[in-house]
Amino acid sequence: MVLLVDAGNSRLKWSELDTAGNLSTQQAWAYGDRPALSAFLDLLDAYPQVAHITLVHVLTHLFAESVQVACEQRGIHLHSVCSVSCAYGIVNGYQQPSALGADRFVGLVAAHRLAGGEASIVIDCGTAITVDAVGRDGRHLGGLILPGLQLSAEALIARAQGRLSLSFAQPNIFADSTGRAIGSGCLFGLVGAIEGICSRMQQALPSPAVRVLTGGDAEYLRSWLPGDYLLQPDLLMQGLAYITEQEACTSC
Ligand SMILES: Nc1ncnc2c1ncn2[C@@H]1O[C@H](COP(=O)(O)OP(=O)(O)OP(=O)(O)O)[C@@H](O)[C@H]1O
Ligand SMILES: CC(C)(CO)[C@@H](O)C(=O)NCCC(=O)O
Ligand SMILES: [K+]
Repeated sequence: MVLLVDAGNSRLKWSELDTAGNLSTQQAWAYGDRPALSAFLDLLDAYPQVAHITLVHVLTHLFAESVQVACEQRGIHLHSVCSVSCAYGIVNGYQQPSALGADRFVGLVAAHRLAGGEASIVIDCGTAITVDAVGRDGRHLGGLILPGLQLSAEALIARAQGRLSLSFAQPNIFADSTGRAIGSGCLFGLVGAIEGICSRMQQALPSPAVRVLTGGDAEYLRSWLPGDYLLQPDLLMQGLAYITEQEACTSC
C-alpha cells in the first residue's frame, strides 16, 4: 500500500493506494491551530506499517525537510512531487516551471487524463482558488490564483476589527443580515469569478474544455455554478496515484 498525501494551506488530505491501483476514500484533517507538520506526524503514527508515501505540498522548505527526516527515521520511502517543465503528460506553462504550485501541477496531470484527449480547465477551490487551463496536447496555458471562499470572508472580517459576522447558511442575493450579506457576497462573487474566468479561458481555446472542480469548497460552489462542472473532490489523489504508478514503472 502507498499512502498518497496532499498537504495544503488549511488541510491535510490522504488516500491509500493498494497494489491493484484502487484508491480509498479521501480523508482530511484541518490543521486548525496546530502546525501542518504535527498533523503529518500524526498521520505517520496512524499508519505505522506504511513503507511508501507520495506527497504533494505547498508548504515551506522547513516542512519538506522535517517530513524527509521523519520518513527516513521510519524507513519510509518518500516521493515529494515538484512542478517541473515537462512530465506525466503535462508541459508546464510557467516561465519558471518550479514556481507553479506542486498541487496545481498534480491537478493538471489528473485533469488531463480525466479529459481523455479533450482540453480541460481545473478549478481547485481550497484556501486559494486556482484556475488552470490545459490544451488537448497536455500543454498548460497558465492560470490564475484568487483568495478562496473562507479566506475572502475572513480577510474582510479581520480588517473590520471584529465588527462584522459571517454566515454561509441559506445564501441569498438579497441578504437580510450582515453575516449573510458577507457569506453570500463572497459566495456569489466567487461563483461569478469562476464562471467568468472559465468562459474567458474557453474563448481562448480552440476546442471545448472539460471543467474539473476540486478542493474543499468544490461541492458547495458547484451547487451554485450554472453549467457543466465535473466534480472530483479527490482529483489530486488521482494525480498522485498516476504519478506513483509512473515512478514505479520507471524504477523497475
Ligand atoms: N471540515 C472542514 N474543515 C475545514 N475546512 C473545510 C472543511 N470542509 C470544507 N472546508 C473548506 O475547505 C477549504 C479548504 O480546502 P482545501 O482543503 O482543498 O484547501 P487546502 O488544500 O488546504 O488549500 P490550498 O490548496 O489553497 O493550499 C476551506 O476554505 C473550507 O471552507
Ligand atoms: C496557490 C496555492 C496556494 C494553491 O494551493 C499553491 O498552488 C501555491 O502556493 N502556489 C505557488 C504559487 C503559484 O502557483 O504561482
Ligand atoms: K489544494
